[in-house]
Amino acid sequence: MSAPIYGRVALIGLGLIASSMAHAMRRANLAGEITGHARSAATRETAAEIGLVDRVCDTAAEAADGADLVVLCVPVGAMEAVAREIAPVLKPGATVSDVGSVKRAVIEAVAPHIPEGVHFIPAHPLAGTEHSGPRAGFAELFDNRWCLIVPVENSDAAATARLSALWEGMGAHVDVMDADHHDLVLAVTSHTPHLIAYTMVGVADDLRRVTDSEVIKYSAAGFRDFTRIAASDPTMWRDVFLTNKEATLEILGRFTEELFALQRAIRTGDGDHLHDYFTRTRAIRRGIIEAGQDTAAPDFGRGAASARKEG
Ligand SMILES: NC(=O)c1ccc[n+]([C@@H]2O[C@H](COP(=O)([O-])OP(=O)(O)OC[C@H]3O[C@@H](n4cnc5c(N)ncnc54)[C@H](O)[C@@H]3O)[C@@H](O)[C@H]2O)c1
Ligand SMILES: O=C(O)C(=O)C[C@]1(C(=O)O)C=C[C@@H](O)C=C1
Repeated sequence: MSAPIYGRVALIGLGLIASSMAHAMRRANLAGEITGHARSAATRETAAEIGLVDRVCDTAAEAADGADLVVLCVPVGAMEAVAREIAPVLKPGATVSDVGSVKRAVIEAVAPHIPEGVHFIPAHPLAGTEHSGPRAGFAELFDNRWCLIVPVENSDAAATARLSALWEGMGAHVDVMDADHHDLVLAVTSHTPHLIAYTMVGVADDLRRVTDSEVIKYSAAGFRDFTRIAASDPTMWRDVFLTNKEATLEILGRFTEELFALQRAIRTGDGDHLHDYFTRTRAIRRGIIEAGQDTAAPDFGRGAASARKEG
């Protein structure tokens, strides 16, 4: 087995993404030592109990002290507080990265706290499940999924290459993207779809009172997919929408226009409009499959039995 890419890696926040990183790093011997911290004592206890990392620390600063790589794996809204706390202990030459689902807001929140001589290289693995907490992670989460690296101004090429090598070692394909472009793309492919799923499940829940639970009992596959997405962590998604406001509102505006057009077609019996629209969208799905980009996540049931929400 090859030598670790980093001597010591600190994971701040010990939820789905951090725990998957810990498993994936151990699978390929990518870190000499892994330290970890989570805000809640219960999460720290669970992490220690299952041996998730080599050392569970009571504070983020303790975990980050002396680390070669510190990865912020907390909800987007908590990034700034963590960056402020760890700043004084960061060692010169170390890299700070994150896994947040929004990039511009994280850069604005974290970059001002990064001391001179420390590299800040934001990243975002495009992989997840609806489960949270330290028991939810699994080593294969990032296999064949994208990890987007979002370099900031004057990013150090060697430090960026090293972080890319870590993500590749964890099974991901790495691409580089500008922060604003990232936030717009993710508003289309991830953030707005989540909002739609949350809304559809909310509508069904309202209707349940009318239909006496039949909506849940007879829910077809499409709706079940919505319920899986809508079971995702409320804190994480609250922060995503509050910090990727502009792009999400832009995409929601376009979505609403299209929805109204389809609504009118249904009301006026315009079958051609419906048929043409569905033909176009089917071609997009087929294009994704033909391009070999249907990277459906691995077995989502894997963490289901033990996963639980952690604070
Ligand atoms: N879940 C996904 O599908 C997914 C995918 C890619 C990226 N992300 C991003 O990864 C990050 C973590 O998401 P997750 O799914 O692992 O969440 P999670 O809820 O499973 O874990 C979050 C962890 O952060 C800890 N935490 C919260 N506030 C903290 C603070 N102030 N200090 C220290 N610890 C704190 C919690 O105790 C918990 O252990 C988020 O920024 C999210 O946007 C999530
Ligand atoms: O599959 C899921 O459960 C996810 O929601 C994962 C997903 C996505 O939308 O694809 C969610 C948020 C991320 O930041 C990255 C990945």
